[in-house]
Amino acid sequence: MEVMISNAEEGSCYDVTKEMNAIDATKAGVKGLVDSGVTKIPRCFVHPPEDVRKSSSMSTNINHQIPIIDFNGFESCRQSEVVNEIRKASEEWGMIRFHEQPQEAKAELYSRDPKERVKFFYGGVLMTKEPAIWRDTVAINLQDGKLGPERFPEVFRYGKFAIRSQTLSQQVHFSRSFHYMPLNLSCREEIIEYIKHMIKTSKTLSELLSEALGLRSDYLSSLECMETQALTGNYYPACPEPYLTMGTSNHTDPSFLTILVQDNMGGLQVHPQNQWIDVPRLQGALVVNIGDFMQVKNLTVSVDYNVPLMNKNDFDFLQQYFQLIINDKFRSVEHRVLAQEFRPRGSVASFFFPSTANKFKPYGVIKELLSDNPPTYRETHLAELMAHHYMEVHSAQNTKD
Ligand SMILES: O=C(O)CCC(=O)C(=O)O
Ligand SMILES: [Fe+2]
Repeated sequence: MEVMISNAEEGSCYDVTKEMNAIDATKAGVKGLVDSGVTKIPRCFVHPPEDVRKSSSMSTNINHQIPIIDFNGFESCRQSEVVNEIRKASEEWGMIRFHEQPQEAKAELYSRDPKERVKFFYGGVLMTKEPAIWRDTVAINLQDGKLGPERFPEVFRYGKFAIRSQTLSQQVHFSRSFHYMPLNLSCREEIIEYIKHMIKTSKTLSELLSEALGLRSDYLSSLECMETQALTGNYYPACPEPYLTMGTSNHTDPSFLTILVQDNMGGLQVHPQNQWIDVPRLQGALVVNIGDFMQVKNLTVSVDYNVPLMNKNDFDFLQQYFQLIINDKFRSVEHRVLAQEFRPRGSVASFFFPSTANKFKPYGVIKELLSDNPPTYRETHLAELMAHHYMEVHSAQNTKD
């Protein structure tokens, strides 16, 4: 790969944008860097030491235990099988394999365009004031209507390709363009299956959450909080200097709910009470994150690495929308992923969002929740929130300029 990358020790004329763009231009992501044999990570990936510090705990303190819900027996004894199917599908059908196929196959999807509904990119959202993360992502946005199966990424695998009857020049052409063979195109159907499973699981969770809020079990689903979905397949290549960077920086999810399937590498940590603790790797388990529907964030710092899935305005707007509904009742947990030295790690995250179709539907705080907390928000509709938000973003930008 033809990228001149500086490393952390290099001198003062360092240009982070140039370096980030150079890696972007390879369309090969972090995995491309690793495959090219880097032994030092480029400087744009270097995070402040206080952010990287690997504090982890297997604390037995009850306050630090991560709740594990056993779905066995809930609804039907099929639940645990379903979870295993989901897990298997995410490993086998290709969100993770996508990243392990030849670079040429991935490069076609390489993009940072917010309008692109299926795309592959490295490092999270690249912002020069924040370091890149040691991660490649393939993202599928299902928010703006259905995507035909042809839009889903194909996953190719290497296959020996014997070319017999071509001339030499044709052979050269073939070996350049098709040195891998599509052996597994069925993954598109499997993605659709996977999404169906996720929707079903999200419905079950929505019922449980409604009940946890003391509401009827169909309450949240009646608000259409989880109508649409975005999927990301994350790939964390083994990192030569894991103590300098992060797989995923500290964040809360900009969703209503996130369902995560992780492989058995570990590295996911949560920060419930002043301490980072490891999320245990449990066979057949899904990790469920409550999204940002309760934290008031400063507009200028609320940009998350998931933003390529939507533009910043929509993202901020959705955050306000969530707060509106739940009236600051639940806490979304901060989490992060540590970079790993020896083996790559894979995860698939499904983010659930409300439908943006109901732009003028009036929304307010759920009345049943008002007894505990006074209302923090008056009733409004999505279009109004959006307009308000645009004004705030623009004034924030003007102040910066
Ligand atoms: O890869 C993981 O385990 C977590 C990823 C994550 O937090 C996210 O995509 O929001
Ligand atoms: Fe997350």
